[in-house]
Amino acid sequence: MYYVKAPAKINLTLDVLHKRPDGYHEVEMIMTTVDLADRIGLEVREDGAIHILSVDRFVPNDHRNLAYQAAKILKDIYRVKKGVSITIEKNIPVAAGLAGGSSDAAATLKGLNVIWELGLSLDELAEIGSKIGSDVPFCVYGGTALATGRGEKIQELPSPANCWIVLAKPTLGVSTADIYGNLKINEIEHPNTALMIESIQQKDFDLMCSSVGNVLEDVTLKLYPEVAGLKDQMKKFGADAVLMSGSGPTVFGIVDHETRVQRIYNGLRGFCDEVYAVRLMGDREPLA
Ligand SMILES: C[C@@](CO)(OP(=O)(O)O)[C@H](O)COP(=O)(O)OP(=O)(O)OC[C@H]1O[C@@H](n2ccc(N)nc2=O)[C@H](O)[C@@H]1O
Ligand SMILES: Nc1ncnc2c1ncn2[C@@H]1O[C@H](COP(=O)(O)OP(=O)(O)O)[C@@H](O)[C@H]1O
Repeated sequence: MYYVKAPAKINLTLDVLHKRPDGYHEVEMIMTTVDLADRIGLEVREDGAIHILSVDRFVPNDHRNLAYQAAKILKDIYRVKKGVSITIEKNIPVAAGLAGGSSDAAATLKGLNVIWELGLSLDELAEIGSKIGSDVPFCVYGGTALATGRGEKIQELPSPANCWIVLAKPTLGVSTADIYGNLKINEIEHPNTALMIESIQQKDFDLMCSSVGNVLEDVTLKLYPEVAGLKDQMKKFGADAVLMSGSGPTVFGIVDHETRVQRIYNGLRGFCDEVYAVRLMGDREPLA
């Protein structure tokens, strides 16, 4: 069995510039990886079939699974005769704004590149990943990056200042399409992406905390007031910065000292079943 980690991502900034003719939105967002990951196991099948095994009841085991789609697209493009059994050990909350499915797809692309001996570069894998979903190219590279276009254009950034991230996911799933669809473009208050980039380049923790912003919050917090409540709780328990990740509903707190992380984690456990205290990772993993 060949294993590949599929880390979750958070959005330190998420800005929407305008709606595109293809129905997607032009975005400018800074994403970074955290130390919470699914684990993908891959085993070559001689019968040419693609099989998915995931024990999470919210994750489909068929062609709807993004890891399945990653295997299928590689098989079709490179006329691969072999198949693969894909085991997904799910640790990232589903439909959470953490790109769990996108990361599984990216990990599958990278793992199949090895076991099917395709010899593709990261850039080639990211290009293929963009056909699966807008967040997949970022997940192929990992680390920290500025994503533009519909999210598939990636510019690598250094890793931010070391810190802890407390993630809290309310028990609800959010449809990314619905959130983007309800966005009022002309009422957007744009975050300062350039300042966030500067804070990352200088590893300036305080500037990073004061530069967070996600324009999709306005939509998700109105549709799901419990997400707004979770933001307030995270602030009350003392996080240095609080933001919703992606289209939500996960809320994350940025914390500089491990001592405070435990207090915030324990406090939130009183309100929320899915709470995680993880390190911000922020560096790219070497291509296997
Ligand atoms: C919102 C973000 C922020 O990182 O992440 P999540 O919250 O999903 O983790 C991403 O933009 C989500 O990327 P991803 O989840 O891959 O989206 P896709 O599958 O490509 O698109 C799902 C739907 O979201 C909308 N969509 C997505 C990306 C984009 N730039 N504009 C859009 O309008 C479209 O309606 C699209 O049909
Ligand atoms: N491998 C996968 N892991 C998680 N969700 C998946 C996967 N494949 C397909 N999905 C579907 O994608 C949807 C959300 O995917 P996910 O990436 O977890 O959300 P988000 O993009 O908000 O982080 C869910 O409805 C789920 O059914």
